[in-house]
Amino acid sequence: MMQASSFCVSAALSGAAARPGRLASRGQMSKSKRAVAAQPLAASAATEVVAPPAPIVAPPSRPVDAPRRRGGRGGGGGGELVAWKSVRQERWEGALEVDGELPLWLDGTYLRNGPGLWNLGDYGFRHLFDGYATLVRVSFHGGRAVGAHRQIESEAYKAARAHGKVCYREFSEVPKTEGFLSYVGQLAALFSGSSLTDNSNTGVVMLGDGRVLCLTETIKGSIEIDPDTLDTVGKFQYTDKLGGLIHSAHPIVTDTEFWTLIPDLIRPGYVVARMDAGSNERQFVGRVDCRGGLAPGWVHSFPVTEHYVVVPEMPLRYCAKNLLRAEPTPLYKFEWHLESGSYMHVMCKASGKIVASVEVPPFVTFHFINAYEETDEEGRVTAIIADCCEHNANTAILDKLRLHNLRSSAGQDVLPDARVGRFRIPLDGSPFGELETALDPEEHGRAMDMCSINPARLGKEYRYAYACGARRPCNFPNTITKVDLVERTAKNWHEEGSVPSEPFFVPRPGAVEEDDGVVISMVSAKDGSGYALVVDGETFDEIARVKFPYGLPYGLHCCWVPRNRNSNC
Ligand SMILES: CC1=C(/C=C/C(C)=C/C=C/C(C)=C/C=C/C=C(C)/C=C/C=O)C(C)(C)CCC1
Ligand SMILES: [Fe+2]
Repeated sequence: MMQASSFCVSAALSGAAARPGRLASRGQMSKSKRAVAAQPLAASAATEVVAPPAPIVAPPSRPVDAPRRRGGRGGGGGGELVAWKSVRQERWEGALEVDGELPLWLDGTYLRNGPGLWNLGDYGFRHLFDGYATLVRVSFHGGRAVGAHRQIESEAYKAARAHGKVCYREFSEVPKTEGFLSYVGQLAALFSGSSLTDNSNTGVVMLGDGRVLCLTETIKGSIEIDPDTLDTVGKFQYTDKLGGLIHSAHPIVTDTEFWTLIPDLIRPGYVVARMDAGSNERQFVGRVDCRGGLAPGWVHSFPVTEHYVVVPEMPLRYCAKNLLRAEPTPLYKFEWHLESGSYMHVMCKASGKIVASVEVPPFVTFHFINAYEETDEEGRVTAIIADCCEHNANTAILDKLRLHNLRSSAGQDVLPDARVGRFRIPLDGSPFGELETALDPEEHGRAMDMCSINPARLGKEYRYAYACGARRPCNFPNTITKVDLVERTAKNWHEEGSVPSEPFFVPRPGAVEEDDGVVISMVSAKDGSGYALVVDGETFDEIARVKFPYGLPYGLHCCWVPRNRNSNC
């Protein structure tokens, strides 16, 4: 059982009122509007502005340290890794100590989403993906940084807090009361969507109109948040009639549009839809019918090129039976159907027509990195190149991400291998596509996931990808890596015992070179501290650490919100 001894966690548990804490000596509040400028910095390690009802989180087994100025190289050190522990912050904001020099052009908010809360009272969740959505932000301005941390107020989270139990179907958790419902009742609740979670713990994106959305696999789990206060603004209502219960957790978002995939579980296939910036109405673009299996393959993400949408169909397929089960199966809501084949489909963005549908070698991927069009000397598009973090057609990673495994197998080399998988999808009517390894996986320690690129290269030929890799032995990706897809090499950052999350590339305004910018990753350090790491996008040298006064739980995906995000609306 975990123990609360720090203000950080104990205040959150007891609902203590806000009280001022120590300010980091070198940190100062930014003057930007998103730094909650008017408020004096109530910068305690855990300022619970809104007192919570009955605590739902078991305190960590070892204290998460109270603020410290010199606790190791990150803030709040002196304990043990916090990555896989619940750190509940209903509302925290404070100035952060900066070690190193932040570029003055870095002016905006780095925002990370993820499942940072895995306990309800004494009950501990099983899987990394089950945790309640947790936002952490660092706002940069004038070489200084302010941090904030907050839970997303989804219906699932509010109900769990009110009732002290899981009330909606999460990734591996199912409400216990459902056992009392008849099979037909459960089926109805599932297919009406009423029993599905809206716990938007996966992605976070800024739409072209400046609104910021948190996302997960359920459509109802699209939640708008305020990147300044981290307030939950409310459910993002799609005003169209496209329906569907689940979608790709990673839409493709640009300044002008939003592309999404909606799997059809009844008539196996995918609907491709787009939405204009400023609108809530998705428009049907086209449909892909699955070529194999009784259900569509899982589409956690998908890539686009300038003119095409690429729809992957992998043999890890949704399974209606598993969606209904009370206890998790080895592959959770999915099943592996090697015999059903693996396919890549290409749809023209303008017409919605399928221009290629090829069979490819088996693959397992959650995250596509990018895609682009290959052209011949006359400029005709001959093929689509699509890159992804590919798990060697092995689903074992899903099991490795059980919290028990993450907490118990540190130091053992149990992380399954992954690589940059490069698909070549010919557009000449050939029935087969290729899947190759883009660079020697040893370059990045045979791990590869949680990727980002320079957003200016989206859908275009590109050279660099940033991702989490590994320094073996390890049970989870423990490096950040910069992959050069032309030289087929990688540069790696690593600190023993630390868990970095998705490295996110922020381009320097006015940059010409693809890697001119910085890469930001949140690190949960071995000594229990937490910090945002800022590295140079080109050299991959560390520039600065921005230290939180307490340890941070692991998080998944992030986005960048420039300071003037609403200026052109
Ligand atoms: C799939 C259904 C559901 C929920 C699914 C959820 C919440 C999926 C989340 C998936 C994530 C976060 C995948 C991330 C992968 C990261 C990897 C492989 C990292 C590796 C190492 O770095 C329900 C909503 C429960 C029900 C409908 C179906
Ligand atoms: Fe993801």
